[in-house]
Amino acid sequence: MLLNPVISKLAGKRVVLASASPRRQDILSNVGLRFEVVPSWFKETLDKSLFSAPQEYAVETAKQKALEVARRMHMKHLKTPDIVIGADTIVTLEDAILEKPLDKQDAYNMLSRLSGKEHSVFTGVAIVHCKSQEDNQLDTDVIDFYEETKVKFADLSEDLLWEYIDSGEPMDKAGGYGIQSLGGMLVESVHGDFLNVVGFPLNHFCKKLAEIYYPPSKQSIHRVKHDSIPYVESFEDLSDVEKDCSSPSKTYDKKKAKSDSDSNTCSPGPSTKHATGIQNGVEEKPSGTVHLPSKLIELMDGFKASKTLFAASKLKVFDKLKDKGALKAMDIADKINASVHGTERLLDACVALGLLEKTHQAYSNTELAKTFLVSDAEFSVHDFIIHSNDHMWTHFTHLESAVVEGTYSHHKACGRTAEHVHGPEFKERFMRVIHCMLKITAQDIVTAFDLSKYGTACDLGGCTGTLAHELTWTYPEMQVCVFDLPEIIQNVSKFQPEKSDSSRIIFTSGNFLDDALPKANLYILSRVLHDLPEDKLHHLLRKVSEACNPGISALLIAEIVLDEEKKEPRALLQSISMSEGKQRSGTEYKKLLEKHGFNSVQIRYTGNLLDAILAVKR
Ligand SMILES: O=c1[nH]cc([C@@H]2O[C@H](COP(=O)(O)OP(=O)(O)OP(=O)(O)O)[C@@H](O)[C@H]2O)c(=O)[nH]1
Repeated sequence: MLLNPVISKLAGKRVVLASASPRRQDILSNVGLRFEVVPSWFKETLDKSLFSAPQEYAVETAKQKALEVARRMHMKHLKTPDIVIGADTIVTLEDAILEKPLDKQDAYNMLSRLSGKEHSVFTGVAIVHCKSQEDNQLDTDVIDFYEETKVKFADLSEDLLWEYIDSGEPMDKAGGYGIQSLGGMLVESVHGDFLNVVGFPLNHFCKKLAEIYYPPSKQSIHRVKHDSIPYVESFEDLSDVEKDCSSPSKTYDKKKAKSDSDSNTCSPGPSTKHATGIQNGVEEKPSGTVHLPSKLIELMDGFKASKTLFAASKLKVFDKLKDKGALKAMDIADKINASVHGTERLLDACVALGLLEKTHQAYSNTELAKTFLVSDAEFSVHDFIIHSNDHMWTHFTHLESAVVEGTYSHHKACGRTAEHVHGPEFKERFMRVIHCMLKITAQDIVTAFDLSKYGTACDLGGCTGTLAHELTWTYPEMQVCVFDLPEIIQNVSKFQPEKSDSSRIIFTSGNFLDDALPKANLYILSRVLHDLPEDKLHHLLRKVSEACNPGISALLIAEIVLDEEKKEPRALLQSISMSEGKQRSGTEYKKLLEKHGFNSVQIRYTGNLLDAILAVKR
């Protein structure tokens, strides 16, 4: 894609979108940006009277949203992102700032004020570059800007207004309308960037990226067209510029960015992207040919990227590069016993995916590979990847027949018998996968709530004790019992961390479905409930509930919690290959737990592999 170079500058960086807005997520993923979504907890309550112009309020809110996420992620070790993007959209009419309506009446007040008039939509955006310093302080560079689009509403009749409000669409949208959906029917004209109204000024964002990553130099200045996103020719030349300025913090001129932001005016001239025909995500070119949306291309190609990662992991490419500096393809091919030609292709694909770096024809691990892909790294997900390659991959290749026949794809894939599932090889692999998954998520789970008042905990199905270790590190008074099947408990020794005081952890053999539960104030069920069929699920929750004393004990659950609309792809893709159990939304977990007497249920979305639920009997 012509514009891809500027977005691809972010490949290999940990980019976080600090926004819960599904529209912002769509706009950015549609152009191929890879990012994590960590919604900001910043409350949009800045005092508007302190700002001399409404756009300054939007920019400051965007900045605070992004900084809150950067700081929160930094606090949780390992998770400092490279870049956090925050945004805030407001509507202004005369001197008033309109945000999301509080209720239907508020939506009515907003829309009736907008009827028949032109208003402005401002989106403030903050791009925060983060760096963890040696003393573990967080260093941030903020680049912010805003975009203005003018929107004129048709005269709206009362009936139309109420019909629209009753559709429910206005409630989560600035100014009470969604121009991309039903709200488009209220709009007579748009002057400026259409996507800015939807929630994210993509064009201006790309220009900012180009300024950051391709600052004009003597060689390139004549080729960069400043009033548009740089042409692809300019990027070819710019790889030279990059050598002088590999880190964005070196190239970013804070003062210049500030003055740009201050002097920013609305986008030049009336451009009506609305009229260029973006329909159902398919942009019609003037010639009438249709552009295949990048989201679809990504979906069609996604398996190739996964399989590239799997093959490189399976062939231990990242291990061979560990502590070696950069190696040529020929040397790596030799180390992994593979053809030079095939190895070179694999390595180049890994570079494109941000897993490896290539300089002067030699390859080395990126930070991401060093931290997560080298098999003996502290936070390695190598075993998880191998499991995905050797097993999940097979499940998914049987997906269509499993769907047609209504069977479970993993039974279908392996023709599994009980011995197979319970055999030693399966158990050992299962333990490695759970161990590596929990190493990454344990800290987020045990700190999602303040658990310091619980003196004793029992992790039911606690496997290798990863959560138990995190609990004892975090809560110095806590004693933890890890309760699991005998064949698991007898294998846990090889998974214990070297430098750990395990005197407060005991491993106890038992079956949580059949045996009496050890006594504890805090019971933990991590990745258990989603896997159980209904009868066993209720049986287990009944037992835990009976073991919990009202006001004293609690149940901590670690699971993927589906969003209420059940649209979050990661969780849905997980459930599609599942066994008899199912993934649940927050409301479904609440109902389930309330049925078993837990009348206070709190949910924390961690932004990590698993979310946390704390259920208490009052
Ligand atoms: O035509 C449209 N106008 C606006 C929107 C959506 O409105 C919201 C604006 O709210 P805000 O900027 O505060 O963002 P949030 O949704 O609260 O998410 P954050 O987590 O980023 O605070 C935004 O979602 C726009 O997309 C629209 O859809 N159409």
